[in-house]
Amino acid sequence: MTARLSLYQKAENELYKMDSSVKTKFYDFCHQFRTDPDHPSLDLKPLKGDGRIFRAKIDRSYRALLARAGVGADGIQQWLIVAVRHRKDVYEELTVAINRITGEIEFVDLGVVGQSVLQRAGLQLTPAPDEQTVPAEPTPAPAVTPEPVVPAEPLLAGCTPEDLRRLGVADALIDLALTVTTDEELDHLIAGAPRLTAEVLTGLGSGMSVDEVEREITQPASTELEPGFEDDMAAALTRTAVTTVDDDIRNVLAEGDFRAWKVYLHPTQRKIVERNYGGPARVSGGPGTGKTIVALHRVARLAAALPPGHNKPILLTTYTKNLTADLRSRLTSLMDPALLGRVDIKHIDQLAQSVLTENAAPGSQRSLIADDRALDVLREVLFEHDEQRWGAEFLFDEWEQIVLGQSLATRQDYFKARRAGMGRALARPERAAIWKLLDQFTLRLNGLGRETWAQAAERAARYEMERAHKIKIRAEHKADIGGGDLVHLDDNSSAMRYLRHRYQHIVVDEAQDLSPAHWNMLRAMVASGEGDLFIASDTHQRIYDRQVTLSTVGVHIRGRASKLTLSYRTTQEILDQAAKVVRGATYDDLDDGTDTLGGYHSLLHGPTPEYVACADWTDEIAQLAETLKQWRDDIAQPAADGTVRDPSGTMAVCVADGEMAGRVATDLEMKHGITTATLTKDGPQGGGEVHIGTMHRFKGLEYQKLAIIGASDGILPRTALVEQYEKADPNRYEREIKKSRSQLFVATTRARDALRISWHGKPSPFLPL
Ligand SMILES: Nc1ncnc2c1ncn2[C@@H]1O[C@H](COP(=O)(O)OP(=O)(O)OP(=O)(O)O)[C@@H](O)[C@H]1O
Repeated sequence: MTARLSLYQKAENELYKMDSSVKTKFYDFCHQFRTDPDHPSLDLKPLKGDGRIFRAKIDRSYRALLARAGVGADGIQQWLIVAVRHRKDVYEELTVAINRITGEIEFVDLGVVGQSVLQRAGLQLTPAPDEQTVPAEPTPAPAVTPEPVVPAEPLLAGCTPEDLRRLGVADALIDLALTVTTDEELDHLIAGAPRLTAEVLTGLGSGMSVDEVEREITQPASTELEPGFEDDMAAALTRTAVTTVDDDIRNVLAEGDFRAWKVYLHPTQRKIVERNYGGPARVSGGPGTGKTIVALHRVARLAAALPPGHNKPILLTTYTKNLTADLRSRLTSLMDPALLGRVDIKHIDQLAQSVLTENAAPGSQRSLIADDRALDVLREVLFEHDEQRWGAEFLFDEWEQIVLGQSLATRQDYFKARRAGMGRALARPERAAIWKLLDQFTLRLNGLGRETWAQAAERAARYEMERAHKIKIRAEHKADIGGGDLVHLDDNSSAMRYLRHRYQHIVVDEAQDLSPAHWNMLRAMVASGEGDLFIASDTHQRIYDRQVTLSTVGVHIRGRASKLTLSYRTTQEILDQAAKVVRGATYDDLDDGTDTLGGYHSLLHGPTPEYVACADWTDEIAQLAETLKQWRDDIAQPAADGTVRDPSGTMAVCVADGEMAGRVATDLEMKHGITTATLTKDGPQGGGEVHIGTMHRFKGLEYQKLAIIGASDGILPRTALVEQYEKADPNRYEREIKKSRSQLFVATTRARDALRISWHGKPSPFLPL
């Protein structure tokens, strides 16, 4: 090998879309270039404009544009392919530069900026001389009397060139950005711009102030750079998201878009993954900003830093079973199998169960009971005691949120407990009576050999906290005796001798749904200190009624919180609508602070979400079926290179409850011949092309096209459930409304490029109509 080749991310994305015959020639080109960049068949030549850009021939029609990126430590020259273009699209107005904020290599091609903006800025593109068979002649303008031109106000009139420079916009685009007068022109400019420029301009274009953009976008992406960094291409290459071109390039391109998240971390994401944290850290951000991706890369990084071994010192956990399966499959494609073996992947209840199994005396395991069944048991107890002061729902909530939520073991503890956010105050005699009733209730469950999930979590937490306590005592004792062996410690059983924290690192995804008991358990499973807990969460997506203040369960984040604001999943059009669903409500940051969607934006664009009012259920299903068929045809359209995509699993229908999911599936299959698969806790069941599920099941997932149906008033929120609280328990009422809003928010943000929401009767008050 005489040259090392890398591929710029934008160039790789362009290649994904090219005809397979061009891709094949590109593989051959790479092989030839790495062997001998000066081989005559490549015809490597510098282009006129920026002296650092060269062009080389891939075949008669296609050209690779390359930048020289210095010489590696091993003396091999390094080249970066910045673009692959048809020869008639190669112009001289190309630049490569090193961004003053991120230190990355950036490629700017004015050829993709858009004619109107270039004209206004007085710029004309110069075709590269070798590439034009016929000299490019300006097309004669039709002879019409020109309309008087009214100069339009530039879109970014409030910004100066110095502002844009400070925010990190590429120099070559600063003046052009300031001449843009319409959203279309701005979108065009953004589509061709390097990453930071695109984000900054999107932020400014969506109305953020210069200061907001600086705080939310520029600062998180900034890197410390040495003086003279502008000329050190070799160092800049190490900071740039590129793919090294080797013999695997064929597989790389075959994997297409699906590999992007594994390779290219956004600079803000990368920083969060790579930072060394002295204690618990948290990443927040709106849907689709890559929190899960960051969590997965964080696991991979922690695993790579472990000494060799066979145990599993890292735990990756989340709330639901189907998401756990999804995390496992994504981590499998990201990590080396040997390192993957060091990661324990379990959902939180599974983890609690394994603790209980380990601690249970033989035959004493209790089986789990669903909450609605447990509520029936509580109703029986209340009936038997002829108790009418409090309803079963209220007492069940009190038990889950306060008694189990705060791990209250005695009546005295309950007398002293804080009940913030629980609505009406309870005097001491009332608490005494409630404690007695709840005691009867848990005895009854116990007698049946049953326990709820929340109870199991709380019991598991207690076992783990006891274990952590023993570890602490032992460590203190060891310190007291000067670090010597503990042979003379009273309890020197083998269990005690090998007692240590279960994990070295714990990574939690969808952390907003965990209960205080879950947090107590996790906190006790890992020693406090460097890299102990890494948490990904978005409280706008909290869809189970769980509330926690992390600092009260020993998880202190202060100074280690970061935020992601760029959505990789959803278009700006969908995101605008989704944000309106949760607008006006206040969201916590898992602590005493608040979280907002400030700065949340997307560089992707697509159709505006569709809202469809229907006459009745039959009409709603019939219209849905039409849309699904249309979507199927759109997805299955052959691409430019003749490949045809299978629409299976790319479209989904989301509904409010399981019963409705069943009805939709039956109606689509029986009346409209559309095959379906139902989302269950074990993932999609049935091999049909359209996935159907409740809003809860869609958490963490994404689909190219998504329909939400039955979005009627009375269903979102469910009147039958919430109206009982409206007067009796206003706090609970507020919580239920917020939960319902979050469900719709989660559902709307699962769509990648098309979202359609329908209803019959009155529309849900949460819809931003
Ligand atoms: N750096 C990246 N490069 C390419 N794609 C990315 C990147 N980061 C995230 N994505 C893609 O964006 C989508 C959303 O990512 P992810 O699921 O991690 O977001 P999230 O913040 O966890 O979303 P949610 O909160 O809605 O579950 C995924 O398709 C993922 O592959």
